[in-house]
Amino acid sequence: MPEQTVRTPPEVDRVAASRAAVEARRARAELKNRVSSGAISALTVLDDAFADPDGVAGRMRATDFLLSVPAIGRTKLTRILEDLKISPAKRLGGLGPNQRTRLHDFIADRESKNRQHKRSRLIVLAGPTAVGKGTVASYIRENYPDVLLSVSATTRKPRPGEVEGVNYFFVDDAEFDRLIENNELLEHATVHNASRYGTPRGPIDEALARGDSVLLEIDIQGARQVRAAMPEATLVFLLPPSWDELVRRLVGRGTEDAEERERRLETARHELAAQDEFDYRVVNGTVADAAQEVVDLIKTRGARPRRAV
Ligand SMILES: Nc1ncnc2c1ncn2[C@@H]1O[C@H](COP(=O)(O)OP(=O)(O)OP(=O)(O)O)[C@@H](O)[C@H]1O
Ligand SMILES: Nc1nc2c(ncn2[C@@H]2O[C@H](COP(=O)(O)O)[C@@H](O)[C@H]2O)c(=O)[nH]1
Repeated sequence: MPEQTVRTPPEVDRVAASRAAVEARRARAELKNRVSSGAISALTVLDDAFADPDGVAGRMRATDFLLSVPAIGRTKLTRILEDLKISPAKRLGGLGPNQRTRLHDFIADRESKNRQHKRSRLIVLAGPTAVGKGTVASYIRENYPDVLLSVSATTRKPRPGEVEGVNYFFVDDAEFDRLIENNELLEHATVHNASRYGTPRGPIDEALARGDSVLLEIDIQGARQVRAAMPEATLVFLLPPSWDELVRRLVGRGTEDAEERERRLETARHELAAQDEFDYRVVNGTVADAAQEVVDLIKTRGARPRRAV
């Protein structure tokens, strides 16, 4: 029989206490990770800490808490603690009433500013058929990896070279219906009277919560729905250098027969008439320049709307 370790009562207490301390440290570390990844709001942690000073949040040190808040590093930390008149070693649950109020107001103000900032990071790129939306969006995906390109669901069949989960999520009609019923699409539309397309809501919400920029390359019906659902989104209309060039691109792409091209050009006339609904217009002269302009709009949001050509 294996030899058993016999522990005396005080030793049992010590082992249990040490296990509890390890577990509490692990729980605090996990909580810090959840704050820094944006999975939980710092304000929620603070409220928990004040409600239960001996709980996981309450036992967290003010220093560790503040360092887990995105964009607070060691340099800012010292100044913030001084301003809030909180000693670095203090635990959140042990803060006095004035310290609690100051810390709460500081975090609430910061989260409110972050929300305003994040909300503006959703950019919708729309425009008439063959103007080059897909080409510009692909260029951004390849050259600006910090901009997340939303991957739509569609009922159309994959074209040669298209990859599931990269170009689209290819689904059948039943699955598309299920996505709509479960409210999993931010917007959806039947495009060119043919297939259905929709923007999955989950990845967008997650990206915006992380503070990432998201680009949607969708049709004009979809852009209108996004505007209604998220008025803070920035809408960009991609224009061709001229009507003749648009026709050249459509014909040159060679993916539609003459009848379908006529139908799309008819739609394109109506779509061009909708450009005033958009916040910005970008002319797709060269792909690299148009992509740069769109990315600049994502990053600065300050450029003045351009007039159509
Ligand atoms: N700046 C550009 N200069 C010249 N050709 C371009 C430019 N941008 C895109 N093109 C070409 O125009 C054609 C249409 O581009 P693309 O398929 O990206 O258009 P789209 O707006 O996504 O069209 P749709 O809405 O019909 O899917 C393609 O052959 C593409 O290579
Ligand atoms: N409303 C939406 N439109 C979308 C979405 N994804 C793509 N599109 C638009 O569909 C057409 C055709 O695309 P194609 O890849 O089949 O040529 C194009 O205008 C796209 O902008 C979406 O999620 N919602």
